[in-house]
Amino acid sequence: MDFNPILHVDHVRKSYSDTPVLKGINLSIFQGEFVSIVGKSGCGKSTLLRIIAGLEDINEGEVKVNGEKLTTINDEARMMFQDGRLLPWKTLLQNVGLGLTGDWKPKATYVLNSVGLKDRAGHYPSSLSGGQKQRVALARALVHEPELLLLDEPLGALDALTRMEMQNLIESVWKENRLTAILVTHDVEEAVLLSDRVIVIGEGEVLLNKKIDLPRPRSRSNPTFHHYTEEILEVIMEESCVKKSECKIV
Ligand SMILES: Nc1ncnc2c1ncn2[C@@H]1O[C@H](COP(=O)(O)OP(=O)(O)OP(=O)(O)O)[C@@H](O)[C@H]1O
Repeated sequence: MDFNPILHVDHVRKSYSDTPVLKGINLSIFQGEFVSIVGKSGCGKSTLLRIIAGLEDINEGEVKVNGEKLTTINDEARMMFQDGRLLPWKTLLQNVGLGLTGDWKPKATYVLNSVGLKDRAGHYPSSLSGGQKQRVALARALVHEPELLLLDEPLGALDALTRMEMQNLIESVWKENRLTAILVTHDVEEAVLLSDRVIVIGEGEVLLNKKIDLPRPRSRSNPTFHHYTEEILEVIMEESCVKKSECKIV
């Protein structure tokens, strides 16, 4: 990891109509980092990720990518969504190869193999399980060799075991490809398992920016792991409990 921020979010404010969602977010993300964004439902996590992807306008502040102000789609980034967003009329190979030009098939095949779907290239998305669909969605992001992988709750709809397999896969592709990754998740354990830093957002601001100082691969049964999840949950809970009438763990 070096010390040039690949991404700098500077005093970003965002409102929908007259309702403020982000009220001055400051964040630097460094090359090679894995950073998770957590917080209660509706706090603006996905909005922030879309802003980083260049898919959303902002009201104030700026986003810089490799020192350059972001004014349009972020070409350095690829996004993976919870629902995979595969095209049902295209084969898995064609889905992965979308947007590639020239002799795209060898590259798409290589990346599809790398996510464990070696013999499924000619199949259609309808024949896949939820976990397999997310493998294709991951391959579709990776094939473009992004500097920045943006993960918007990609494992939220998966069963617990498939989710653990996918967490391992995401960690290994992040490492092997030396990516910078930003993960939006509701799952604080998932955030601690995968991240170098966990950012808690609440009330439109960054409430906590926590470095996770644990060797990889991480074990959920490690007492320090538990300590981190407790500390992060406490910040999310406090914000919910103190400032809102209803207390909800996200
Ligand atoms: N396009 C939009 N138009 C109007 N309001 C929006 C729009 N997108 C998001 N919002 C509102 O902005 C707030 C933040 O939404 P966002 O999806 O970023 O939250 P989130 O933290 O990702 O939520 P969740 O964890 O439930 O997915 C919510 O109140 C939401 O209703």
